Amino acid sequence: MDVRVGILGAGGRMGRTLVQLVAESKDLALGAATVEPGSPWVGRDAGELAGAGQAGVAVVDDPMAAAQAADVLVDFTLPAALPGNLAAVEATTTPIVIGTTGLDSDDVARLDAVAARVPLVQAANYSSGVTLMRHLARVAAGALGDDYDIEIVEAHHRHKQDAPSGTARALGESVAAGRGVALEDRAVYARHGITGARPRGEIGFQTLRGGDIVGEHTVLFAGEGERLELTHRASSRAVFARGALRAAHWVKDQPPGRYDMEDVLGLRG
Ligand SMILES: NC(=O)C1=CN([C@@H]2O[C@H](COP(=O)(O)OP(=O)(O)OC[C@H]3O[C@@H](n4cnc5c(N)ncnc54)[C@H](O)[C@@H]3O)[C@@H](O)[C@H]2O)C=CC1
Ligand SMILES: O=C(O)C1=N[C@H](C(=O)O)C[C@H](O)C1
Repeated sequence: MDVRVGILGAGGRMGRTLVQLVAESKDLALGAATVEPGSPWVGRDAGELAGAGQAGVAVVDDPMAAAQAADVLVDFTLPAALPGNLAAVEATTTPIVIGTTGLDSDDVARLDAVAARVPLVQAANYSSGVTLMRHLARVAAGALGDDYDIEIVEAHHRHKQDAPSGTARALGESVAAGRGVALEDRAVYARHGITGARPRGEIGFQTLRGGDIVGEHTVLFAGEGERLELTHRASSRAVFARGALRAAHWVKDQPPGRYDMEDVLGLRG
């Protein structure tokens, strides 16, 4: 029997891509689709919203209704929608995959609390390439040490709401872990004017925004006489959507807990 997937944020760039991929899938079926409250799409067909033909599922604006109609939820909305989405899965214990970025410390505390009752995957980037890149960046940071200056450079489309990207922040966590330091003690998010020489140990972030760039990330290790760069370039949102649907398949069979894409791909350990 097909796994019924509920897409939260079905009207967005990622949401529409997810609805299209579910429509093409052999073992997934669309169980539910939500849009923001007040959207003119409420009550209309979710497949039509995504340009994927008729899905036979009416769009709703209530995450609780979606959680009741699905075996697993996939959330690509905006941070303001997270508390309502988490309240719904806490009440129903429906497993959930969360892709929304720009989360703050209160949101992270909410994820941890809900994961005590609900199987939950959260990742800033569902591509296999970035999941592996995080691992490589952690190893490189540990091996190269403080003699190499780390800068994380990311580029995204002009519509993106959060900066730096969730992936850049996650890569920052990876290199900080590799060095055995706390990211919040080393991160520098902007430079302007007479900054002085670069202090040893900084982890710098550079953000570019423009056009239709899907998502690009580089971790730069700059030493004396050489530099190493790890780069990932996404050319299609389908790579994130396929990863999120793989996570959805995986998490529906897991016990309650907080997981990330390394768990889904079996890279842990
Ligand atoms: N983890 C990953 O692999 C990836 C994460 N993202 C993140 O996913 C999020 C969405 O990205 P996009 O689709 O590009 O943005 P978008 O702005 O196109 O889509 C977000 C959608 O959520 C809707 N929304 C807002 N509040 C809602 C609510 N209460 N209920 C239902 N829908 C609601 C908005 O109306 C909008 O249609 C962003 O935070 C982005 O950074 C994006 C791509 C990959
Ligand atoms: O908003 C986006 O588009 C993306 N957001 C994610 C992030 O913030 O890292 C992942 C991807 O790069 C696309």
